[in-house]
Amino acid sequence: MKRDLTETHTGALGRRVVAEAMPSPVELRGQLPGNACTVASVAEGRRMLTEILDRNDPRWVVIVGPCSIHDPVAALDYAQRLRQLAEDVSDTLVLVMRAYFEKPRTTIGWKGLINDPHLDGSCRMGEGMYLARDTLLQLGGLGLPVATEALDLFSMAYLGDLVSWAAIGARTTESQPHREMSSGLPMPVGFKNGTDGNVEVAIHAMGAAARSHTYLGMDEDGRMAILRSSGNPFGHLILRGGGRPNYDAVSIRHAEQTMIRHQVPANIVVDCAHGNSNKQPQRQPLVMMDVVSQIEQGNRSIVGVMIESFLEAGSQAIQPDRDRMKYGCSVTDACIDWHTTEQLVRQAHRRLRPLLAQRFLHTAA
Ligand SMILES: O=C[C@H](O)[C@H](O)COP(=O)(O)O
Ligand SMILES: C=C(OP(=O)(O)O)C(=O)O
Repeated sequence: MKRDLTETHTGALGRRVVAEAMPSPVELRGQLPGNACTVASVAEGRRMLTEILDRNDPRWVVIVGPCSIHDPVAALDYAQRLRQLAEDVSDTLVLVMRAYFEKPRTTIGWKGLINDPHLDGSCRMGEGMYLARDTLLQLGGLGLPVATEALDLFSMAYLGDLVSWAAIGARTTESQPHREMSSGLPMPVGFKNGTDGNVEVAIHAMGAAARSHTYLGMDEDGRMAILRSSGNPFGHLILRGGGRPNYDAVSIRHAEQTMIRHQVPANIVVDCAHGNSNKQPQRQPLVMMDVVSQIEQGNRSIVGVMIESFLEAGSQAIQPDRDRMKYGCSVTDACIDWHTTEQLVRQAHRRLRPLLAQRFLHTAA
C-alpha cells in the first residue's frame, strides 16, 4: 500500500512525537470494501451472539483462536479448520474465531499486527491496519464470526464493520474512554476482570457502556469529532482470573450476585487462558471441562468460554530471520494446538448437547 510520508515535526509544540499520515476509515474501507458474504457473516455472528445473551438461543459460545495473529496465512489455515469444526458442533456451540490484531502489554513487547506488521519494530501502522482489514475480510468470506480486542480507541473505526464480538481487556476495562467507545460499538462487548482479579471494575464497565455517552473521537473521515453513542446493551463479563483463578463455582456465584446487585444482566464468559490457567496452556482443557460440569449441574449464567489455541502448541520468540520461525505457533501467550482444540470442543459438544433440549423448554417457559 502507498504510504503518505507527510511528516509533521511537532517538536516546536513541545511534544515528543512525530506525526505520520494515516488513511481515514472511509479511505481504507474504499480500498478494502466488505462484500455481501462478509456483511452477511458478520451480521449473522452478531445476531447469534445477541440471541445467546438474551437467552433466546440456548447454545453456548466458544471464542477460540490464537492469542494474536502475526501471520495471516497461518490464521486463515487455522480458520479453515475451525469452520469445519464449527459446522459439526453448530447445533450446540457457536464458534467465534479470535482474530486479535492488538496486544496490550504488561510493560513492553510486540504490540500486534496493526502496530508492527513486519514484526521488526518498524511499526508501519498504515500497512498493519490494511493487513488486519484484509485478513478480516478473508475470515468473513469463510463465514466465520470473528472476535477481537478493541484496544486502540481508533482501530474499530477501521475494522468494526467486520467484527461480530469485541473484548475490552483486563488492562483497559477500568478506562473511561474504552467504556465510552464500547457504548457506541455495534457488536456485543465482553469486559474482562482486572489483572488483579477485581471483577467489580468489569461490572462497572458493563453498566457504564450500557448508557449513552458524549466523548471525543474520530469520525469516518478521520477528523476529530464529538461522538454521541446510544449505549451498548450487550455488555457481559469475562472472568479471566488474576491473582488466582476465578472460574470455580464459588467465584462464579460471587460474580453473579455482584452483577445482580449492580443491575446488569448475569452473562458470563469464562476465559480458560490467562489468569485462569496461570498462562499454562495445558491447563485450559481442565478449566473448560470444569465449566462444562458447572453447566451440567445447572449453571445458567455462563454463556460461553474463551480458549487460546493455534495450529501448534506453545509459543515462540520473534526471530529476525522469519524462516527460522515455526509455522502456526504463537508469538505472544502460549496456546494449545489444533488437535487438542478439536478434541476439547468435540468433548464439550458431546456433553452439552443433551442439555439443549432442557434449555429449550426453559427458554420457552
Ligand atoms: O494475551 C496476551 C497477554 O497475556 C497480554 O498481552 C500481556 O502480555 P505480557 O504480560 O507478555 O505483556
Ligand atoms: C490480552 C488478553 O487478555 P487479558 O486482557 O485478559 O490479559 C487477551 O485475551 O488476548
